[in-house]
Amino acid sequence: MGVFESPQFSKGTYDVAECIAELTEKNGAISIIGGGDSVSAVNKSGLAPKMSHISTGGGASLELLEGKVLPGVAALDEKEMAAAAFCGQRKVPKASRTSLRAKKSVEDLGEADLKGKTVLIRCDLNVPLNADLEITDDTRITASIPTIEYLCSKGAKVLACSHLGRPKDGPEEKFSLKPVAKKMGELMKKDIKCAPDCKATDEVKGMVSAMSEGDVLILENTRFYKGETKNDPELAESMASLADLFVNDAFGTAHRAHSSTEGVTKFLKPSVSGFLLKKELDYLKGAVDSPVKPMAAIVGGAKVSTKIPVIESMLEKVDKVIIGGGMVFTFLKARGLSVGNSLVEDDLIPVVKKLEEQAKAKGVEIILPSDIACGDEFPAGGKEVNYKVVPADDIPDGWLGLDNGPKATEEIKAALADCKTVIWNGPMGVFESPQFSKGTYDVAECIAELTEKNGAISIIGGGDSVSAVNKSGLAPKMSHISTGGGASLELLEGKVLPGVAALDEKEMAAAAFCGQRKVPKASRTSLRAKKSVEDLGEADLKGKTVLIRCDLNVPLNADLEITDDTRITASIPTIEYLCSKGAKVLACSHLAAPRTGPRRSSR
Ligand SMILES: Nc1ncnc2c1ncn2[C@@H]1O[C@H](COP(=O)(O)OP(=O)(O)OP(=O)(O)O)[C@@H](O)[C@H]1O
Ligand SMILES: O=C(O)[C@H](O)COP(=O)(O)O
Repeated sequence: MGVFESPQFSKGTYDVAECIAELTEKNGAISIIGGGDSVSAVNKSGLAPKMSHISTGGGASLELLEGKVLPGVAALDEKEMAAAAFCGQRKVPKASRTSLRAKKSVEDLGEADLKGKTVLIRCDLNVPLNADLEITDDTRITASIPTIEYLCSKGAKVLACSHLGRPKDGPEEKFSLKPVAKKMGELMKKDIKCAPDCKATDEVKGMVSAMSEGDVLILENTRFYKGETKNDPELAESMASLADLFVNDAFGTAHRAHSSTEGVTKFLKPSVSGFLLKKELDYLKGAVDSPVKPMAAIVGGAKVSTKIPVIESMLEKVDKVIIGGGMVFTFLKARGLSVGNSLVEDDLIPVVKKLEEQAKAKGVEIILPSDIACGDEFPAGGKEVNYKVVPADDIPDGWLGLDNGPKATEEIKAALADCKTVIWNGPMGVFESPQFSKGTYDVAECIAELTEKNGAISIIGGGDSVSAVNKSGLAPKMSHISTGGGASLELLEGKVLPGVAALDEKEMAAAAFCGQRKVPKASRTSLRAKKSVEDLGEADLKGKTVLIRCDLNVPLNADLEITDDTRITASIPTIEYLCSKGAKVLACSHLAAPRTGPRRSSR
């Protein structure tokens, strides 16, 4: 308020500081103090701890308040979507670079929070298995490893839990996570056991207490308890009692409010997101919130009752919906056609009829196959069956529709030709059988070509669809391979994913060194996806010379003594991080505003 450095003219400043501190403390006001000298005055008055936030920026905070884009931030690199590292993603849709929910993430937890702690991590380890219980696609396991490895490296004991399939009546060997534990052990080069239960039985408690720092244990299928899908709090409490904190990394199951995704967050603090969950959201939110049009959704597979209701809200976003796989026959039956013994959900026929009317009204094309490859029985375990291709309105009694026919595939290719965004969930047929895999592989090839040649954004989600794309060798050509099938579709619908909503909000990072006390609401929900120093590890930094621009413009008195070192203190964490990773650090800054080159008072 005045030349506060002089005791004669400091009263106005200190009185205002006192008033603001009181407002903050007594009225719950949010107070933000910015600027070298203002901060210095507040520090000197001893009132800093009472303020909500002591910012190292004066003009910068004012320009933010003006709503300006700060050029020093705008010029930084955009964050790459780290899912790319393990998911073969190539292109990043523009909007995904700028929006990100400010959920607390595992990277906000360091060794001090994790060492010696038991961490319950929900992964989506729901991988496809063949009849011999061999894993046919390990994408979801591989994608879960970075977070688990991070936790281990910080000295945590990691309890990974997941569902596998949809067991109906308790434990069944074919739904056991034992093959997953074995596979994860091989991939992580660790001895990873599968506990016999996910609940805190005496045996499981014994296994957990025998764990050492850096160990990983997989809990048995959470869906062996019916309570899991009902979000039973007792089951959640039992699982939570095994651990000190919770990490949700199961993007593929984030659309389910189950005991192991949502319920446990009520019993474990903190509950944070893992790398995979965060990175999938980074990518997909952008792609679906502001899609490059025309946009098509291809919905296939066998989870008819899960996926048909999702299509309704999708009509708002997409221009075309291509129906494939086991979804087709409920649509055909709703059109009054006979479908033989094909997979049908009769309950959903009225839903489908309404959907077709809504699509017509909105001008969204719903594309169904015009010919179908049928078998006289289900080709279980790859068994060869009698085969014929028939028009969609001529499926013989006793036969089952198991794949698209060649005409249907050509029609799909024509429909996709002008699309700039394609989201695919669920195979076009029973692709596990070589007799009924052509429809799926042909569509995969068409999408890969659209991506490569037309620059379309292609997002492939779902355990089996990803498995098909991996098998075809086309994964590297797709824009994004997601570990979520239903979860990606629900994001496309615009739904809030309950597994994400339940996680803790992020505190503002400046708090760590700036004495911040309260977080204004809005700051909890928006965050720019700029690349940050924490995205750089030892591999990027060791031996490198790093130029770091700090704001070391501190107030000095006439003897050139620093009268407030807030900006220096606040710069140290990043410099220390760089040093700890083996970098040589060149820090630069301005100091005051020298007009005529170097002078002694403006070093
Ligand atoms: N016409 C059909 N009749 C019966 N099953 C089919 C048919 N077409 C495809 N399927 C089966 O659908 C299964 C995959 O369906 P699902 O809905 O689980 O897809 P997904 O890609 O795994 O997605 P998500 O991850 O969301 O489950 C495959 O095992 C495949 O054999
Ligand atoms: O495969 C998936 O999409 C996820 O693992 C969720 O499985 P669910 O549809 O059985 O809940």
